[in-house]
Amino acid sequence: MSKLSVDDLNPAIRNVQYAVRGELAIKAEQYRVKVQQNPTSHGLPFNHVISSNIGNPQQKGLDQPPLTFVRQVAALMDYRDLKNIAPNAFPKDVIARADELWEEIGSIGAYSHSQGVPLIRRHVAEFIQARDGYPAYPEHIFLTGGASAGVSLLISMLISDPGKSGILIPIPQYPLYTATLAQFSGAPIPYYLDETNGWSTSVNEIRSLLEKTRQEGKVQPKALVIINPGNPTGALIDRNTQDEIVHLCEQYNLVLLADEVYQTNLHRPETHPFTSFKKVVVESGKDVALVSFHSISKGVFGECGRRGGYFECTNISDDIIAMIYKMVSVTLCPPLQGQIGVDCMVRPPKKGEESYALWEKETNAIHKALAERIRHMVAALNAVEGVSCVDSPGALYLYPQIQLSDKAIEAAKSVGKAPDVFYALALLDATGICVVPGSGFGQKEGEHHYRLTCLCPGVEEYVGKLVEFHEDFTKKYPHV
Ligand SMILES: Cc1ncc(COP(=O)(O)O)c(C=O)c1O
Repeated sequence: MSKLSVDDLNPAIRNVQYAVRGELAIKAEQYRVKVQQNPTSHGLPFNHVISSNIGNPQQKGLDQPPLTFVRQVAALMDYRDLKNIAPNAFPKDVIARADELWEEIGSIGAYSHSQGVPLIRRHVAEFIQARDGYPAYPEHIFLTGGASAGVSLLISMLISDPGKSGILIPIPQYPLYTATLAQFSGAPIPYYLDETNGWSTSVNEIRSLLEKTRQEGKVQPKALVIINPGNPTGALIDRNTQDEIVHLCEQYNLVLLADEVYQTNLHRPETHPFTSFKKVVVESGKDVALVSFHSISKGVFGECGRRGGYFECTNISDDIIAMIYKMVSVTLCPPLQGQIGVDCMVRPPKKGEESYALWEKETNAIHKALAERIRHMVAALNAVEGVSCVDSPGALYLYPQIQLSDKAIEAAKSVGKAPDVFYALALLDATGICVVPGSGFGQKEGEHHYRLTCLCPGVEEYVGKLVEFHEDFTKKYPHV
């Protein structure tokens, strides 16, 4: 063994935490292997592990199928000869799409432009323009290997003074943000979302924090992160609040980082539509610097293993765009299949095209299943004493709050665990259901939550187990 030790590494790496793939996920994986290797003699009180911990729609055991159109285009791009070998296997519009992309890209085994294939960026700009009603420019768009790559790059670039450059992040938040800030020694400035008001964003709270930070003079706020629709809350920010957020960013000279990867995961679009921050910034007429992130990982796409996404820069100067370009060129280019996935996302089949009917059927079925599951889960969880769950109009998650007794908290302490981790581990041990404890996303002192996804099939049985477990746990550790 070499003498290389953890102490020899960049100390910032030791501070990085990412609960979504943490202790619970590792234990769940061990259980999965145990059941698989000993199907009749595993000795566990369940026969399968339910992965409710991660927004990974096509994960084995979950039931979101890939969209046929995407896979057909991808297949033709991967293996060009298929077009001749199996000419009847592909609809005409798929062949035309693959031909067009091939004409521009050639073999997907080659590096592309570091900012992403120009034609695909043009299609992204057209998609944004059609969505918002305002122009978008391919030069301001960067294709990425998933939204995470873009978020990480932008955060790393904004930390001009390690330890002192501050970024406002929502709590609860998707831990990419705390992890990236830890990695690049940025200072998180957490603002709390209001659970009593549907996990809403309070601009007054953010303003007070900014004033406090200013008075203390230790940290300089540089950017504000908004996750809309929210992870883990599933909340959607209303238009009025969006306007106020943009105003605040102008007032305090903050870069707005808008994580909009769940923009098409809307469970009640009639009452809770999505409005992009790009649209809000343009309509405000304010010169607020905005970077908006989108991805093929979520929505009806769920192609998260393909690693595709993009970010759009608005009101960002050309010299900064040039710096971003320099940085993305260091890693050469985003994965080509991810870029092709982005093209399919921003240019789905149109009415009248051969693939349209199947596309519509597949996407409607996914939206319907997610909305129905959310409805069922919220109702079942809210019927349990000691559990309250905000109904979520967007994204892929619920974030119920659980009341834990002093006895449960003491029992957790006695084994050196946070109470919500203790609860989630007990849930996994008893039922095989893997959730993520709230401490991985952040919560107010003394509160306990967990996040679960709405991606698991067999929702009645699964939520029934959650409810039964909570009741048993409360009997074991009663409130006095
Ligand atoms: C809010 C949010 N942003 C970004 C990501 C990462 O997305 P990607 O797979 O595109 O990197 C996720 C993944 O769960 C997420 O929930």
